Amino acid sequence: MAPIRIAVTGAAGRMGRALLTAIHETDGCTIAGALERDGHGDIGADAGTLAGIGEMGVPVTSDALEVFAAVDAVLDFTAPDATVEFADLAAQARIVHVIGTTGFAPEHETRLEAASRHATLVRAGNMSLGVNLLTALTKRVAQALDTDWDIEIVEMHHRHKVDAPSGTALMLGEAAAAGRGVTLDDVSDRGRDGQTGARKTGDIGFAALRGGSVVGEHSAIFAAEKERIVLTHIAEDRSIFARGAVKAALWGQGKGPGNFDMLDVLGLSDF
Ligand SMILES: NC(=O)C1=CN([C@@H]2O[C@H](COP(=O)(O)OP(=O)(O)OC[C@H]3O[C@@H](n4cnc5c(N)ncnc54)[C@H](OP(=O)(O)O)[C@@H]3O)[C@@H](O)[C@H]2O)C=CC1
Ligand SMILES: O=C(O)C1=N[C@H](C(=O)O)C[C@H](O)C1
Repeated sequence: MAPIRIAVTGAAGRMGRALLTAIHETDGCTIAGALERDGHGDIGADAGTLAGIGEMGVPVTSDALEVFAAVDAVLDFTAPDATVEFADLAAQARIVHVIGTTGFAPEHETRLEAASRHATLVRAGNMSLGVNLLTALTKRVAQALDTDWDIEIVEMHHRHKVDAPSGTALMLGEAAAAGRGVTLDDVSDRGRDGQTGARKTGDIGFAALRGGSVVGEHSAIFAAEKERIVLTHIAEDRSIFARGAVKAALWGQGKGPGNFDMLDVLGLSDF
């Protein structure tokens, strides 16, 4: 069978390079395109050389239209404004668009929903197996406990991260809210500062730490009188996200248009 042709957007970024490596290391797929925006210093560079895996004969280009027309799937870990444009191209080309980008606003969500009528979108704020299992566990624990247990989501990332709370923290918050049978927007408490007043029963709190080179650490904390449950995931290397994204690209082949997530890919939807 011919290998699945996969392109990477933001190819020179932290995740872009990890994604190129993961495609190269996975049987049944091949690096078929690498994108950066016009004027980027790495346009014309070889994608394999950029990722440190040896020359692949695939130059980095800014011609997204041409790349999307020539591949079966695109792995996209860039920024919300870029991702919605890429989703439109994926819809035109009717291909699989694996979206790892985080920090979307409601207007981005509307654009992605529209694109999913023609593209196969697989989206998750975290593509690692460990975090997706953690979200399933968080939902189950929240389901089992009442509001005597306060829920807090704490995350830490490297100093370059531009959005907060992280996409993963929001996934965990959504899972906890779903477990409790409430809507996250109604109970979410972000960014406490100053005279906040006492914690409201039933709230789900978020705290974001930034510093150094931390790849990603997340805890869902359930705190009651005199006891606490802490569910934690520690990402040690970006390859865990990249491997999940490649798995999603392969899983999405032949699925048809729609909105999917990593729980679908990993078969954890009913866990
Ligand atoms: N879901 C998951 O499992 C994970 C998600 N992420 C998410 O992935 C995203 C990227 O993270 P990371 O790799 O660390 O970030 P980087 O800044 O290292 O890389 C982002 C890349 O995207 C490019 N880019 C940004 N904006 C645009 C645009 N408008 N058009 C074209 N290219 C653009 C950047 O180019 P330029 O330098 O020119 O801006 C850069 O090459 C973040 O949203 C992050 O939260 C990260 C890890 C795991
Ligand atoms: O920006 C990052 O680095 C990461 N972003 C994702 C998020 O927002 O949760 C996933 C991972 O934690 C790394």
